[in-house]
Amino acid sequence: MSAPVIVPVALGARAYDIRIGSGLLQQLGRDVAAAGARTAAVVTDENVARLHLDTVRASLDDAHLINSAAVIPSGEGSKSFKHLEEVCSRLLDAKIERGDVVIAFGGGVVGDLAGFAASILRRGVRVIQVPTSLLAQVDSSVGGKTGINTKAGKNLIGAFHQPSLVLADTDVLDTLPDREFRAGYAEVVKYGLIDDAGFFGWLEKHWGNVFQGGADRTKAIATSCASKASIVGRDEFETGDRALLNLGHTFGHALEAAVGYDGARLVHGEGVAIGMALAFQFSVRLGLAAPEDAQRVVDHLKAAGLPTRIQDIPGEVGDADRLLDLMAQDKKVKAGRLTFILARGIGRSFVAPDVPPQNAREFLKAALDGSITG
Ligand SMILES: O=C(O)C(=O)C[C@@H](O)[C@H](O)[C@H](O)COP(=O)(O)O
Ligand SMILES: [Zn+2]
Repeated sequence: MSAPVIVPVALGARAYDIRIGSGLLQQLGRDVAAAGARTAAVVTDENVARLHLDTVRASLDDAHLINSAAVIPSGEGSKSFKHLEEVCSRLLDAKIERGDVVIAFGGGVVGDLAGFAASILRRGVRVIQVPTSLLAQVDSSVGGKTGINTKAGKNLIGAFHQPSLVLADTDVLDTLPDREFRAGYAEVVKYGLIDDAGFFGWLEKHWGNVFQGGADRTKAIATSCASKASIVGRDEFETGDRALLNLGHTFGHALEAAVGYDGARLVHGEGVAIGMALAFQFSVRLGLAAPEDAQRVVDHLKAAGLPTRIQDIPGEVGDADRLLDLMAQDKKVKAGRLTFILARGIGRSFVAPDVPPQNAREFLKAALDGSITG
């Protein structure tokens, strides 16, 4: 077993490490004990529990930690008030004190829900993120965004609550269903599109190896985490640059809400893939980016088996006005005006707070009637 790659997140008093490598689940108990906790509560979902909970609890037992587990149903539907209440009750039953830790052991849904529960339990207890999906390893476990969804929109109730450690065990990715791995890959591509054209070019050549596993997969995860750590390190609370991490999400979140968070139709990473294709095509329409760049984005996402068009979502999602209504709840809205993340090219994304709503409506109409190709 080789030493893990360590990516620091430089946040002063809230600084922490992201450890990426093989065999980290087996060492979790040691890390929790080193953090000075006596008791640990694992929050996980049914799929992860079936495959890996025994390993994690054995590791906590070996380190003589009192431990318990709360298992929630898998899927975006668990990011709800109902499951938040349930998880908080379980943490209170387990008598988690302020010096103890919550272990968010799962994909993005578990990380966001357990992180949010930890942020409000006794006004804040530590959370260790142990992400088990590609999406969670490269994105949602890092940076402290936690929360739940409501009918009005995605992640509208939540808090910033940084983890005290992130342990990304790359072994667990081998048990991920293909569709989930692909969805996580959309967030990997995002980092190239934001500000690293070299990384995007590397992904175009090596994405097959990233899917297969091994050194290129670890490199892609570490590069993604380093990119996220750098952005979060300079704008923890999203007052500026951090909004870049929302590339593809203005459209993507509206689409997820439009299908009622039905993971059978659309999972988060797929929404982000369609959203990034739309963000580039919108940038072309606004005269900001070259059509060849938008085409490269679409081609790469398609090659990796990701959807790139609203029409790729099974069933109805509604018209342009419905999607714009959903976008009006986006957290980037300022004084009622939508903010988009647009691009001047691959690796040249920027925050655009001043896009006229009429342009967005016309673009969405064109996207929905199929007159945007690629
Ligand atoms: O960490 C961030 O900042 C992100 O925007 C990362 C996103 O990929 C992630 O989906 C995040 O949860 C979206 O945040 P939101 O504030 O737009 O709900
Ligand atoms: Zn995302």
